[in-house]
Amino acid sequence: MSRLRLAGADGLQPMPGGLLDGLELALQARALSLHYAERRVLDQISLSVPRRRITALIGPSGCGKSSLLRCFNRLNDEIADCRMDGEVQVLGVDAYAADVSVPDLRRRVGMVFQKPNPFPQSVGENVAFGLRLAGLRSRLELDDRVETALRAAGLWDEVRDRLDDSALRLSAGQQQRLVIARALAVEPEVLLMDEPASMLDPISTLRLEELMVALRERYSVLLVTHNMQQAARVADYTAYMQDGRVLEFDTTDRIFTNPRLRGTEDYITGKL
Ligand SMILES: Nc1ncnc2c1ncn2[C@@H]1O[C@H](COP(=O)(O)OP(=O)(O)OP(=O)(O)O)[C@@H](O)[C@H]1O
Repeated sequence: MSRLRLAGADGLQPMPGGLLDGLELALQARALSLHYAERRVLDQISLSVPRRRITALIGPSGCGKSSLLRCFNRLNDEIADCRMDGEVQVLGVDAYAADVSVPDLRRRVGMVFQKPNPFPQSVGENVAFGLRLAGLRSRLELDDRVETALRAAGLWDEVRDRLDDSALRLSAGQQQRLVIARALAVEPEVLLMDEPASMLDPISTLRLEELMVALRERYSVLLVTHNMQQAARVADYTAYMQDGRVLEFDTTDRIFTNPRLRGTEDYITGKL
């Protein structure tokens, strides 16, 4: 097959047949298109994200990665003039069905953004926030859940004596792990991560990558990253997007050693 051909032009599917056979799926998009007012930014996307794996979403700036991520926890609902067509499933359920509770969906599908966004509260209160919102009142249980989440985020040892300090006094890397602890505290099943390490120094980035790999045992992660080394280091699968379409999806190893499409190769080698 010619490497110069683009998916769609010759009926080439983004995903090789059988690639995810036998794996449960965390997220699925089918014929997903998204418009901001009249402008189409996602075009008939098909994507399957397996459970308990890390899937990286890569592609040139503006190709629609964040917009796609936001379809999975309905964050695009908050944007005026944003229209979605097609189907989105989260853990096998239509995320846009009339009877879906959006707050519950967002609890199950946690999100971590590029810029660490702790609340201007104490470290402990940041992690307890979602639990309080869910109605948990017992001090003992709250403390226990806060500690569990901070341990899972690899932050407990650094903040166990600073739980009452302002979260804003933590370093950027610590703040990002705190935000992850806040997401983990409400026991999500999926984590959407939108360039979570792009504002961190190399050591904090490494720690965050180690954390992602550790989280993979329990959570399904969809990670947007511009850092090709990061995708290669942590992701099991990688999807390449361009111009609002997923052009190629494969194991990360295959994408980085022998991509099927010229566009993918040009992007990962920095030619695009
Ligand atoms: N709220 C919005 N209203 C209108 N247009 C938007 C909005 N958010 C994103 N866009 C546009 O949609 C397109 C896709 O943006 P998106 O942020 O999803 O891309 P991206 O691949 O995540 O980009 P980057 O890698 O630079 O973060 C861009 O042209 C962007 O300008």
